[in-house]
Amino acid sequence: MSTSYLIKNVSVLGGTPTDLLLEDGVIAEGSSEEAEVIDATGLIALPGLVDLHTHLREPGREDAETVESGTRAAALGGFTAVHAMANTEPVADTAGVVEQVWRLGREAGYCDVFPVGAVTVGLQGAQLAELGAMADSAARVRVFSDDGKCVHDPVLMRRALEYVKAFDGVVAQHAQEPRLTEGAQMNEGELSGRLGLAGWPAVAEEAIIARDVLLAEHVGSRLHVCHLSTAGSVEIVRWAKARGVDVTAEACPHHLLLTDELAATYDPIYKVNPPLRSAADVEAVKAGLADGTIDIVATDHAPHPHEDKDCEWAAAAFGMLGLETALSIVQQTMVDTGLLDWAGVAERMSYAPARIGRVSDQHGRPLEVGEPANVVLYDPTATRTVDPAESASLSRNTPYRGMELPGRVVATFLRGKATVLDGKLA
Ligand SMILES: NC(=O)N[C@@H](CC(=O)O)C(=O)O
Ligand SMILES: [Zn+2]
Ligand SMILES: [Zn+2]
Repeated sequence: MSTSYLIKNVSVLGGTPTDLLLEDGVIAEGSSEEAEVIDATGLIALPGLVDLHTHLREPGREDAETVESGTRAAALGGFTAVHAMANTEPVADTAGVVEQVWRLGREAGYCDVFPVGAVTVGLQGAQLAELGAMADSAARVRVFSDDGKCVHDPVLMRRALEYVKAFDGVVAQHAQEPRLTEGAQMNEGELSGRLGLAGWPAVAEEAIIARDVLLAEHVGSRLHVCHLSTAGSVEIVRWAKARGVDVTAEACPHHLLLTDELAATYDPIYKVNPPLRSAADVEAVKAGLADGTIDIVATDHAPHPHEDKDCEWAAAAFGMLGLETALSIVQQTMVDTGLLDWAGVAERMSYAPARIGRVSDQHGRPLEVGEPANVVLYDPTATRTVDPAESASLSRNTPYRGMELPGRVVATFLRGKATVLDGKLA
């Protein structure tokens, strides 16, 4: 028989303290003699977090991350489900590869892994991948993305949007106009000129989002915008939603906190796609996340081994770790600032990503009797100093190293089984 847990005096979504019994994989009624008691006084219970945008790197770059190491990091960050991006080697563009990733997730057992399928064969942007075969596979793919690359060809984008309607899928676009970002290294602005780094202009993101919301409207399909990073992008999504377009958008923790000023260090730890933007963009993204224009927070956890990061800026890879720090950054930027309450965090980091990824039969459920026991216990009063060496990831590229962050994930439960206890892997 599996262990059951009686979580005492826990504040569900920041509300009045109560007890939660986790038994047989679900949230159960009443109390139990056999249950292991956890004193959760001062702790908040949130539904297990769901990440719609994670890079697990397996197959192909197991030096950077594996499904096992990445899902360990996810569990430590409070996640019970992650969507694994398709830019692996080989690319996740067939039923075979997505089933492999899905199976590796099941075997590791730290959190559910839902593979994202590539939109185009090999992420080459030339030919649609076998979207239907991936949707019908054991992995039941519903999210399709060429993330890392933009689906640039409007005809292919239109076809993908039309195709995924058959199985209620969504196309998650990495919005980057390739010609406007050739050789781009950082946010285009006064600073990029001063630093002598090629600029990545806001319009390169905004032009694709504007095109895609119009395409989604035209074909009556569902569009998701990955890692939105500019004030203009927030305005376009706000406009599209007001028009009734079926569009959702995500923001990453680093775009809620860090600005392009950090590029002045020339430390590639701050090199990411889309780039860190201006302070005004950060404020607009936070406001958009607060008012619901931006639906979710997604980590874009992008592990890279040190040889791809410990080099000069222009040669370094784009991307930063995110799974183990996401909830702390959201607390610091959104909760401690009064922009969101804990119910708002649950919506943006669990309920809404589960709905967008079409996994809300199992994830992103309210913490009520009878629901799957996917739960995270979080101490918002704790603080910790980020030490990359302590990460469960195989990579070390966190931009928060040495920073003191609020909050600590104390425990994570996946279907009632502890994956994290006392802040450590169970
Ligand atoms: N975000 C990044 O800077 N890098 C991602 C790709 C991506 O999300 O576009 C990666 O795969 O490393
Ligand atoms: Zn991307
Ligand atoms: Zn990504």
